[in-house]
Amino acid sequence: MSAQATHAAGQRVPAVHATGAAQPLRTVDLRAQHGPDVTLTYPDLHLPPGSAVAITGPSGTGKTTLLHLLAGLLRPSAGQVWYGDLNLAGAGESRRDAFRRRQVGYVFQDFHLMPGLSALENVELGLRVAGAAHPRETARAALDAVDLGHRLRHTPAQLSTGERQRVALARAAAHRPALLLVDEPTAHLDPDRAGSAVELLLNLRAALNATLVVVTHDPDVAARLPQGVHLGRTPRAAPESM
Ligand SMILES: Nc1ncnc2c1ncn2[C@@H]1O[C@H](COP(=O)(O)OP(=O)(O)OP(=O)(O)O)[C@@H](O)[C@H]1O
Repeated sequence: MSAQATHAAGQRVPAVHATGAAQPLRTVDLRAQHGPDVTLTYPDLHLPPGSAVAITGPSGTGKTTLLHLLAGLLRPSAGQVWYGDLNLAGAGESRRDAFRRRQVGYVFQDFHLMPGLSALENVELGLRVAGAAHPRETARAALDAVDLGHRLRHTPAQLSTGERQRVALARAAAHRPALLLVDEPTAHLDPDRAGSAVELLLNLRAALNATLVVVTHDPDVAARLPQGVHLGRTPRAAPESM
């Protein structure tokens, strides 16, 4: 797949704390097991810091599971996930927790916002979990960066779908993660809003110099990212240019 987008780096993503130099993300012979019947196997990935890749493939081929593996939310049944010299598959729970809190920004397909909290409180909560020094101010700046400075006090139910997604993105990006993992960013959006959502993702990735991994069914989204990995039913297709 080819990249057509050139990205202007957004300047407004706030600094939280230094997390060290970004590291490459690699997988080796990765497999995941869901119960006795589902074994998912993956092509090896090698994502240098700042790279951006679309994960595509038919339903059920393991795209969301791959994001969970890369985030350290799920342990593989075999193989390794390396972030620099940290092997997530072999790391203890506290090390994986620290990795997730500091290095990972994850945007769930259904956003997973707390319904009783305002936009500001949702982002602030994420920053508190990440151990940020000035969570209120940083959350405000992160919401400004996604053009939601005028919706700080709204709860998720009072926001449009696109706005909810931008709150989720602000929450994922506010602590300046090295990895931005995004599940189906355009699933709930019309084509115009889908284009804006991808633009925002690319701008955030450039501003953070983060590695961006996007799971998508949408060929237009995949075409906007510089690299692509297509997951097929067995045998798996080899990744392009990796
Ligand atoms: N927690 C789980 N328990 C049991 N099976 C699971 C679990 N999570 C996923 N699976 C199964 O693993 C396979 C891959 O699921 P996954 O959600 O990763 O695929 P996907 O490619 O993201 O699918 P979709 O495009 O439909 O979202 C599916 O067969 C799914 O039913």
